[in-house]
Amino acid sequence: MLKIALIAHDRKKDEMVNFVTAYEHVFEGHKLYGTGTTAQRIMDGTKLDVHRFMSGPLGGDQQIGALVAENEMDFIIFLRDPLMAQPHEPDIIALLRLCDVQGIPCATNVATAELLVRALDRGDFGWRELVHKYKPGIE
Ligand SMILES: O=C(CO)COP(=O)(O)O
Repeated sequence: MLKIALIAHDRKKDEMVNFVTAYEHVFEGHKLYGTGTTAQRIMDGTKLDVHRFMSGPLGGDQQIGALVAENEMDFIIFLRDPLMAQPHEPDIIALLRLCDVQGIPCATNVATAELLVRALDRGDFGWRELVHKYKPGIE
């Protein structure tokens, strides 16, 4: 069971809910986290349970970033809106930077997300189980 973060900007939320619905059978085997509004939308639209952090502009990206910094988060789907400025742009950049620091798979569009979720379903994320096995973690 991996830890997966799901984040979507407002104009990408419908796409996120549709995507998670399509792959609900894959996501249900994992522990899900999300920024406040995205997590709520996914819970309203599916049977999945998603741990809700703060909304993105209020610090949710940073809360998820903290788990990435600890090498606790295994996979991130972050459907950013590339055509609209966000008040918390520095938080968004910081989260993506931390994914690169730790080498965490992070999909920022649904085409990449689909490839990675299919890889997850095939068992290609087994190396993350090893990371957790050899690293004392937090719950
Ligand atoms: O702003 C976000 C990510 O940067 C998403 O936050 P919400 O899911 O609360 O809308």
